Amino acid sequence: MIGRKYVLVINPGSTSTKIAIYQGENCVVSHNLSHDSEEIKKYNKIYDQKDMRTDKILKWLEENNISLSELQGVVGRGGLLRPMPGGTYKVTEAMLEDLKLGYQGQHASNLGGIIAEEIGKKAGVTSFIVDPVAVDEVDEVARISGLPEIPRRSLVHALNVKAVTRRVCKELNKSFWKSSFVVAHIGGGITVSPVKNGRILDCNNANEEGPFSPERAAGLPVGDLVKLIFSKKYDEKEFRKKIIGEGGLVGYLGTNDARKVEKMIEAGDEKALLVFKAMAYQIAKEIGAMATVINGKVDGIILTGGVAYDKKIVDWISQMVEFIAPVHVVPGEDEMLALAQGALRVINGQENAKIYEEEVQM
Ligand SMILES: Nc1ncnc2c1ncn2[C@@H]1O[C@H](COP(=O)(O)OP(=O)(O)O)[C@@H](O)[C@H]1O
Ligand SMILES: CCCC(=O)OP(=O)(O)O
Repeated sequence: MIGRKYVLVINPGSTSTKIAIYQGENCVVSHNLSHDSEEIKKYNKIYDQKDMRTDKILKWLEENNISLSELQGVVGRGGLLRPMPGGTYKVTEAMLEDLKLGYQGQHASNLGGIIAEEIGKKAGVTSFIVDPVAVDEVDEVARISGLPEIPRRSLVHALNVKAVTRRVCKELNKSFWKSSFVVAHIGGGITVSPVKNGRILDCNNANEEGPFSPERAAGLPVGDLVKLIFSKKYDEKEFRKKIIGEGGLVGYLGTNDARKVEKMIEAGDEKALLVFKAMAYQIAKEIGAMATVINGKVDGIILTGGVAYDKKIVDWISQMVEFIAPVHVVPGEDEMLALAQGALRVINGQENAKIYEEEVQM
C-alpha cells in the first residue's frame, strides 16, 4: 500500500455529513458538509441522497488535494442493520442490501456504509463500518418488554458510547475490558446504557423508551398513547413524526436547541425551566435504573453528547446520581476518531474485520 496513508471517515447525520481525513490517529483535515433542509426534503428515501452526498465528498477531497490513490481505507458510520455485536465490519453485499432497505428503519447513518463502499471501490480499498446504532449486545432478560408481540430492541449510540468509555478508561488507567460504567449519550436523541467489560448490556431504544430528548418523546404512558393514536387526529406518518421529531423539548418549547432553552430560562421563562429540569430528572432516573443492571458496581457515570455542554443539565443530573459513582463529563462526541480507530485496528492488523453475514441472523 505504498503512498496510501489516509483513512477517509464519513459520518452522515440528518442535516449534515461530517467528513475527515485521518493519518494514523491524527485528523489531517475535517469538514461538516451541511445539507439544506429544503434540499433534503426533495428526496423520498434516505437512500436517494446517496449520489448527492457522495459527489459533495468527492468534490471536498479534490478541493483539499487528497487523491483517492492516497486512501488506505474508507469508513462510515453504520446504520439500522440487523441486530449485531459491536466491532469493525467490512462492508459486504448483504450489508449494503440491508442498509439500502433500512432493515430496522430509516436513519441517515444507513448511508455511511453505502457511501464508504462507493468511494472505497473507486479508490480500490476496503470499506468498513464501526459500532453502528444497531449494535445489540443486550442480555436476554432485557429483551422482554411485557407484551410478547413487542420485544425490546437495542438502538443505541454505540459508537460514541464505546469511544467515550474507552477514553475515560484510558484517563483512569483502567482496562475497557474490565470496567463498569453507565453512559448517558445526551444529543438530539438520548440513550442510557450500562457498559460492562466492553459490552452494552441494556439500553433504552433512543426512539421509543427512556428519557424524552430535545426532539423525541421517548417513553410515554401507554394507555394515553393508545387513546391519542385512536383519536385519528394523525395518520401513521404524522404520528411517528410527532413522537420522533416533534416530541421532547420541541413539543413543549418549540426548539430542539438546548442553548435556546438556556436563553429562555435566563429570560425568566418558568415553563422552560420546568421542562429542562424534567429532562435532567428523567435522564438521572434512567441512569439509576441502568446502574441496577450492573448491581450498583459502577466505576463511573459518563455524560456525553451535545447537551453535556450544558452546565445546568450536567449539575442537575450529577446531584441526583453522584451517590452511585463519580460523574465524568465528555461533552460532544468522539465519533470521527472512533471510526478512524476502528478502521485502523483492522488495517494495522490488530483485529480482524467482522463479516456481517457471519454475525447476524439472515
Ligand atoms: N454548547 C452547547 N451548550 C448546550 N447545548 C448544546 C451545546 N452544543 C450543542 N448543544 C445541544 O446538543 C443537542 C445536539 O446534540 P448532538 O450530540 O450534536 O446531537 P445529534 O448528534 O443527535 O444531532 C442540541 O440540543 C444542541 O442544542
Ligand atoms: C437510532 C438510535 C441512535 C440515534 O438516535 O442516533 P441519532 O441521535 O444520531 O439520531
